Amino acid sequence: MSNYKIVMVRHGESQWNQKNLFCGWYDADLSDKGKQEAINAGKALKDAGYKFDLAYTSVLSRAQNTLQSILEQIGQTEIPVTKTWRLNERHYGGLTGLNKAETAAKYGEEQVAIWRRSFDIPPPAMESDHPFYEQIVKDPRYTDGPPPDAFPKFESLKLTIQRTLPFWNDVIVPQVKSGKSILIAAHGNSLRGIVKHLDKMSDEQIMTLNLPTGIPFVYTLDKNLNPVPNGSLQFLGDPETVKKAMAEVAAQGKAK
Ligand SMILES: O=C(O)[C@H](O)COP(=O)(O)O
Repeated sequence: MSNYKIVMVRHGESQWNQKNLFCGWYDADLSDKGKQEAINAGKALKDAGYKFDLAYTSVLSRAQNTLQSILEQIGQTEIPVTKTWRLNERHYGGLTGLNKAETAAKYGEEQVAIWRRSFDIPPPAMESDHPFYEQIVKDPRYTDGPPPDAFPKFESLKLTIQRTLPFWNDVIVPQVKSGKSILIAAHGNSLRGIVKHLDKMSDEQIMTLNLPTGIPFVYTLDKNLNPVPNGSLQFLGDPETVKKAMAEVAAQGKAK
């Protein structure tokens, strides 16, 4: 029995990443830089010889457009793509649309770090008078879920994992185990949830993980879907570039 490989990638920089705004379930598209990151991700996967049988993404444009660019670069635009809200970015609640640096200046960098990276402390709720509440809650892309009575107003990473992991376990895992080559194009925090699960990271350890935009990473898993030695978070990019990009994500929460 050979090992399984699965490729994951956070979407390219979004227009709200570029403006340093909390984005969550707001449907921001890719910035020009993000579009190029997506193309570069596809080229890196092509150069590394990757081919996929199935792809999974969220219902948000930034992830879907990243996936589309990758599939175009590797010449696989015909493979089945499954789009699910369960791979969405974490819902940033009442922080949605706020500038991260300004929020850090107002509430303190520690509080913003808790909201962004803690395991079970959620951001404030998105109430019905929030500027983006109607646009998000009534978006037809959520017709298939989550159910209206369970539509999130905020998500901690724990709550994000609670809706992402069932999809991972029930839909993706059986395909991996059947030998399918899979690509997931999703978001910083839905992917942090999958990484936490695969690497059995503690609630403290996951606080330190910041995923860069647009750089694919590979997991090599054994028959029980545990990462093999050195099989976790293998980025398709030079280590210095990856390290710098991770630091830039972390720094978004610093007060200017
Ligand atoms: O939703 C957002 O704001 C970003 O895509 C992820 O934000 P974070 O890196 O602050 O969690």
